[in-house]
Amino acid sequence: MSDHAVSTAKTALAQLSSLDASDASSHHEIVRQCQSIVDALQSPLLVAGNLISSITMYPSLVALENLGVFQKLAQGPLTAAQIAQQTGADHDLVVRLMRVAVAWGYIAETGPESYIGTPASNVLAHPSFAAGLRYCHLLCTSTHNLPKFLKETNYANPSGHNDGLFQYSFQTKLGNFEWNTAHPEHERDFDMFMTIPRTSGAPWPTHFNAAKLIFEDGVTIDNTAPLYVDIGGGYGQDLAHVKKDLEASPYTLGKGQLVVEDRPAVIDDVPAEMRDENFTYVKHDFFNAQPVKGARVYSFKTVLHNWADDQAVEILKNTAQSFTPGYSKLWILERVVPETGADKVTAWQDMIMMATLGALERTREQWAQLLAKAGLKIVSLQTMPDHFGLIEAMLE
Ligand SMILES: C[S@@+](CC[C@H](N)C(=O)[O-])C[C@H]1O[C@@H](n2cnc3c(N)ncnc32)[C@H](O)[C@@H]1O
Repeated sequence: MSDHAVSTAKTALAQLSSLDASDASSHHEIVRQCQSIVDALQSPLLVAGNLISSITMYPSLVALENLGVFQKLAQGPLTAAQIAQQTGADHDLVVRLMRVAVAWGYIAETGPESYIGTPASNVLAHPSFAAGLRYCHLLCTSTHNLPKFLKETNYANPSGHNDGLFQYSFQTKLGNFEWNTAHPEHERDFDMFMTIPRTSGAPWPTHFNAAKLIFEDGVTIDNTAPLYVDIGGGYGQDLAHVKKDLEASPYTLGKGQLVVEDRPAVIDDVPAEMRDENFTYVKHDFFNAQPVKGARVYSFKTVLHNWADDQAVEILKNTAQSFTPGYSKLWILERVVPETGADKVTAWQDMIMMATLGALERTREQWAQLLAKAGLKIVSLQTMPDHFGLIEAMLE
């Protein structure tokens, strides 16, 4: 091991020992430092080699998901023979696929050809995550073509929804969302995938103290008027968190004050167990004027990162038209890309936005510039340790 590797690991260890492990907000940094110690101690050849061996990891896990292996392991330990017998897959094939899952730490071995689930495989077993695994595997068609597409387009930064890598890869003229609508099984997988909490730690309304932000400044709220509109809100997964937070506050929610808006294909498909009789479900295309006027909060969670600037500005302007000046707020719940040290999830999401939608994750400066183009200004910005942020904006 080189002197440089040892000194890098020692520096990271020293930084690690100065962090307070009992403080939840240090968690992210502790994991980051531990990872940098492992990286420093591994041979560069192994680090580089991991890149090549990773190409078989994802497809092998998808094949195991298709066989229902993670769900089966969530019920208890299994041998390769039992998996083969229960799934109809060839025994030796099962052993080879499981070897990959074990090597990457998704499944554990208790002995030769004997396996138990892990906390990570239990997550993979969850129907929403399994849907995400399948949907993202589909998107690999686009990411696979990335080098070829960038070369053919002279390394221009992809931007725009309708003539990009997704259309090139799937031989379609449809944008990704329209393509989903035309393929109901993928639409359902995508919408289910979105119901996974994609932030670490407490749900974001609790972390950002949503109720306090809504009622701050002693503002008077009419509980017969719309309070919170979640635009592109999917099945209402985030509105459910907001509702829980509001119910814990002294405020008494009026009927119809919580609104979830999305495309018809999504609203029509809201699963019965997620439907909330207190929510108002609105089929709305955000390229048209916002139909709900004068709400306190208009929220976009992981929506604007789906759109390049020109389209995002159009969406914002359509929304801001319905604001009551000095009262209505815009909430953007998205990653705020840091100037340095962006984590893997942020970098991954940015490239997926590029490959699927010709869109991007944005830095604080990029968010400020985007909002200014729509006549809005940032009034507060908080982030979680994983860079997930709440940007509050109001009319200039
Ligand atoms: C990345 S998902 C985010 C869903 C949800 N906000 C969340 O964070 O879980 C983007 C959402 O935008 C919706 N969407 C896309 N195009 C839309 C449009 N033109 N009008 C309204 N909603 C749209 C999608 O259907 C999808 O639910």
